[in-house]
Amino acid sequence: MKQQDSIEKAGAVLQETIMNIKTVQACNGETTMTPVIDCYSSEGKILHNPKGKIEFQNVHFWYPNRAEKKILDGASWKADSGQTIALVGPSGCGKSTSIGLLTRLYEAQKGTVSIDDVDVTMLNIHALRKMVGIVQQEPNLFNGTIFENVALGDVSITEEKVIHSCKIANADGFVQKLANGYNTLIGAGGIQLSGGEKQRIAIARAVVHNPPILLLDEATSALDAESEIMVQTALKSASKGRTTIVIAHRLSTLRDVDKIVVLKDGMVQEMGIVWHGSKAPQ
Ligand SMILES: Nc1ncnc2c1ncn2[C@@H]1O[C@H](COP(=O)(O)OP(=O)(O)OP(=O)(O)O)[C@@H](O)[C@H]1O
Repeated sequence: MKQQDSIEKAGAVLQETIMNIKTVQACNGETTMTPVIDCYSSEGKILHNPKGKIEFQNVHFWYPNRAEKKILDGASWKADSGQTIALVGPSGCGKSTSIGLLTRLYEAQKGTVSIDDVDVTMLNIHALRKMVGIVQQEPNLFNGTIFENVALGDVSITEEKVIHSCKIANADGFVQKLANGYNTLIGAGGIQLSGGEKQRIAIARAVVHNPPILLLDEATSALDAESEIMVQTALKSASKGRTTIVIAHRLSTLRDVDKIVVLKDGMVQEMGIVWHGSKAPQ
């Protein structure tokens, strides 16, 4: 695969991502444009050596095309650096929207969303997105090699880094067994791979920049039980040393979290610390 092809494909994926940011499907089926955030802006603060502490303080948010419905209505919660937090609550309570606010797909009308005590709206958007690795239900893979799908055309990503992140994602084993290893073409949408393999490539992509924050939005929801176990193992190692926000419906996904935040009616209804030890915390 020529480098030019690789860059073009990565460009197509980036373009699609930018369109996802700019275009929002309204719930009434119409497509509306959100206020556009310039993804290439050099403005804003860059955090050096970010720790990944996350805090939502009295956050109010509604979609401008649906102002009558407050999605978040004074939500406050925080995740300390390195903690794993589960965001749970009924369908439509604003879990994915919260992730969108953290990555600045949207901006809160009131209240603050911060990373390391800096309001995300003050951060350089490009640096912010690099601080956050995201794994979603449907991995967004393209018809390129495994290497290209993990590195996404970033020339600073070496083969060594790709292999390292595939090891973290429990993917190196199956990749090494493919005829052309990391140079294997995976077909449109990763059609040559199983659901669990695709998701492990998506995890490798999410950690390749070694981000301090990992967001898992229904990352195992579409998998069968066997693949789920393998992907869970991958996610556990990927979340080591990172602040991780998990959105999931399955209880099995919540086993390893440190704290559960329950969202309802736009607010945090309950918050619980999960105790993993043999002795109750004092
Ligand atoms: N772009 C949008 N414009 C208008 N309303 C939206 C938009 N995106 C989401 N919504 C609405 O905002 C509410 C919260 O959506 P969100 O996806 O954050 O919920 P969720 O808790 O993640 O739900 P689920 O568990 O079903 O994934 C829903 O009522 C949804 O219909």
